Amino acid sequence: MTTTPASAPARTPAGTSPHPVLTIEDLSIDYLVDPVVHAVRNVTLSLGRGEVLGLAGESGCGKSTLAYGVNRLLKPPAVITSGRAVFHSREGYEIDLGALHGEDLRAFRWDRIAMVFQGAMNSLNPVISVQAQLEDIFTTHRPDMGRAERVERCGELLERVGVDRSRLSSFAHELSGGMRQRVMIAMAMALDPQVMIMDEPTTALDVVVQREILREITRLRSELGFAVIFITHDLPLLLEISDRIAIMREGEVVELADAMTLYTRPQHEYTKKLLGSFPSLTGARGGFIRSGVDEHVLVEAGVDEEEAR
Ligand SMILES: Nc1ncnc2c1ncn2[C@@H]1O[C@H](COP(=O)(O)OP(=O)(O)OP(=O)(O)O)[C@@H](O)[C@H]1O
Repeated sequence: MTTTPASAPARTPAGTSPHPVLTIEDLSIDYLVDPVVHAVRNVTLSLGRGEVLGLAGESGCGKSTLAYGVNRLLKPPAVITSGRAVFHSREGYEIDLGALHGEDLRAFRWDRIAMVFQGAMNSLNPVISVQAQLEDIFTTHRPDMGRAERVERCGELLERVGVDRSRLSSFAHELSGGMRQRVMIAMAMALDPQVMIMDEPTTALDVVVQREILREITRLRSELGFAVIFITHDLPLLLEISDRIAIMREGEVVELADAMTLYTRPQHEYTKKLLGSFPSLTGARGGFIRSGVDEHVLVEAGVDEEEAR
């Protein structure tokens, strides 16, 4: 895997974005079991418009709970014990996600913030064609759209994610895992959301397919301008695709920095440990240096190449 850290589009203090599309303020989430699990603890971060924010940390550190909390998808015994998430619209108004209910919340989820889950490819309905599932989104959320336009949009969506539109008539079992995941991404993009939350969207796929899909996501992000919160325990992958990376540990964000800074100048012991757990990043003459960053980049970042190795 080639690993080249993305460069952050704007240089601002690590926790903030000049033009946020989403801000998370002091968010805490508990699971009310015995003993209580403090899954997310006082998390504050913002997602810039069009930014890819990586969220990394070992299994159980609270990444999914945070994502579910932001998108109001938590179920008991989970409770939000403090804080809030605020969406900033293109038009300049703010929506407190905690204040949305019922139909407003459902509409918001597809329209503004879409989510692609871990293993989402298995959540396609097996007895309905891809076209029917895509059309369903438009029928529900864009009731004024005529049938011809709906069908055209479905074809466009598939092509956008690199699937031939002839696949519209396919059923889930007729598609490869990679194709199914692409269809799920197409569904998430259907209503042109401004934020995509992707929770391990490619983990179940083989490395080659994973890379293709990631390339597709970054291309689409540049084309369409949505922001992405990308969740994974795969730090090398995040270094490659993210503008900034937040490191979570035991429910807290312990470090948040742009990708290059996080790689070259990790501050927190846990980040260093995490970086150290990927031999391709830190091993002798690691793949990272070989394949991605040339010396100039390291020099610009103020890093001794030997030190980086
Ligand atoms: N329904 C639940 N009831 C009780 N505890 C839960 C529940 N769901 C998650 N937890 C706990 O909350 C903590 C955070 O879990 P979460 O799934 O958010 O972590 P994660 O970082 O996304 O992990 P993974 O990478 O394995 O998906 C863990 O300690 C987990 O055991």
